[in-house]
Amino acid sequence: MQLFGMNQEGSLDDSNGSHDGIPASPHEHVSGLLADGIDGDLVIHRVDSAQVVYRRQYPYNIVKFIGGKYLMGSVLGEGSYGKVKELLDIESLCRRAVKILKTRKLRRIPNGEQNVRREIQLLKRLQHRNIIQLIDVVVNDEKLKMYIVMEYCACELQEMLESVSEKKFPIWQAHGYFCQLVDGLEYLHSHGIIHKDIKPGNLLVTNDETLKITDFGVAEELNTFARTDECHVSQGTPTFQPPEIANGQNTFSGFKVDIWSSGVTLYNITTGKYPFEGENIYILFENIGKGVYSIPEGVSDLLEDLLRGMLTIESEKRFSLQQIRQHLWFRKQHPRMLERVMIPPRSDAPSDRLRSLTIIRCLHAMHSDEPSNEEEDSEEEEIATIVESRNRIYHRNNPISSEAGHAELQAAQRQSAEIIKESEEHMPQASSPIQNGRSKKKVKKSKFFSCKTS
Ligand SMILES: Nc1ncnc2c1ncn2[C@@H]1O[C@H](COP(=O)(O)OP(=O)(O)OP(=O)(O)O)[C@@H](O)[C@H]1O
Repeated sequence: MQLFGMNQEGSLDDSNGSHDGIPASPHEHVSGLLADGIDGDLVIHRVDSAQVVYRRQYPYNIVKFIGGKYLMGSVLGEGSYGKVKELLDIESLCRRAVKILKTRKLRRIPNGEQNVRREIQLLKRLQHRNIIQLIDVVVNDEKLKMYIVMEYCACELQEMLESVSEKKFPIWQAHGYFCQLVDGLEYLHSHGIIHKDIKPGNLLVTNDETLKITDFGVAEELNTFARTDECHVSQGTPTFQPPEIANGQNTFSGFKVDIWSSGVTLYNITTGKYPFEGENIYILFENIGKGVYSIPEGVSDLLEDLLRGMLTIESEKRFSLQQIRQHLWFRKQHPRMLERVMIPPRSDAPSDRLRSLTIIRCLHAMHSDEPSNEEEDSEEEEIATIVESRNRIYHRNNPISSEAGHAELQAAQRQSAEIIKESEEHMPQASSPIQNGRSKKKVKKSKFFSCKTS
């Protein structure tokens, strides 16, 4: 069968033999009036169907939905398990974040699937203002992807620390975060959950300065009938690990692991330093194991006392959460002497000081003639794609169309217009989910199932 060299987005390849491995094809002269009304002598390049190379054409305006009601925005960050992107819940108009996990990638990470499963199970049960809230889990069986929808946070504490030269917060600000960390930990421990990886990188803040403990990938839930908080495994971040783990003890108190790493976190956010360091993990663990550290100059006596209580080498003598709560530094009202460390703008949008909704950019791209600036993730296939610009690309690349091509073009134009009209109708109405009016023809459908947590 002979074809025009038309690519996946509907554009005709310039098949003079110079592009994308399409070999030179025989030319055929055709005279007469063509479908697009261009008259004259024409050359049609014929390409064998086996030789057609499909490729994506960018930029084009795309809008992605997951689970039928979440509109996907830009990438917020990336962890070892996958990307985290911004979402807009079309029904509630709430801003969300989604962790995108690929089953195949998870299988390559030691304990990857197991950790994710445990994290979801744990998060489902938890509801506290200082613990990240799981909103929804969407699974796409066809694409072997899982979408973990969470409440949206503006920034990680780690990112805020890195945005200032001293790498620390003013005491009053650090105190505010620390008190919230203790509240969150108390809730977790009361539910028999050990986080095991407390550190500034796993503490998120919302725009209203609420701290959220996140990343339960290595957390452990104690057996309901367990009489102690004894644990055997720890996979947390080395710098924040206590001496009992650094020294390779087989069993240790889970609660006290979280107290120690919260102590290292408090040390870090108030001084900009770490109590233990090492050129490699062996030296680091040797230093932690010895438990010898110094308190930097400028730290108040009260704070030093609290830090020493939390960083006590013997876990039995280490402060408990109750002791921390009763400590004078914890209970003190710290004067606001220094300026707050603000949430910095994102590195990919330095002029956007308020970290505004990235979905606006997608919506703008969707409704305007401008091609989207959003770089398409080649690995991340779209769930629903609106190929508005397909028509423009088609026009640009197809000065000559066959009748079939012309019909396809008209269909694509009708389709785009309908989808855009429909989106406009449904978008502002929280009660009218966009998927209700969506026809199967218009949006590439995927097999989803979604399990709500609430
Ligand atoms: N709920 C959220 N709201 C906003 N941004 C988030 C949210 N969760 C994660 N992020 C961003 O996404 C990034 C990646 O998060 P993720 O939890 O996947 O990995 P991580 O904790 O940084 O690393 P790892 O998974 O390797 O321990 C974070 O650094 C953070 O900036």
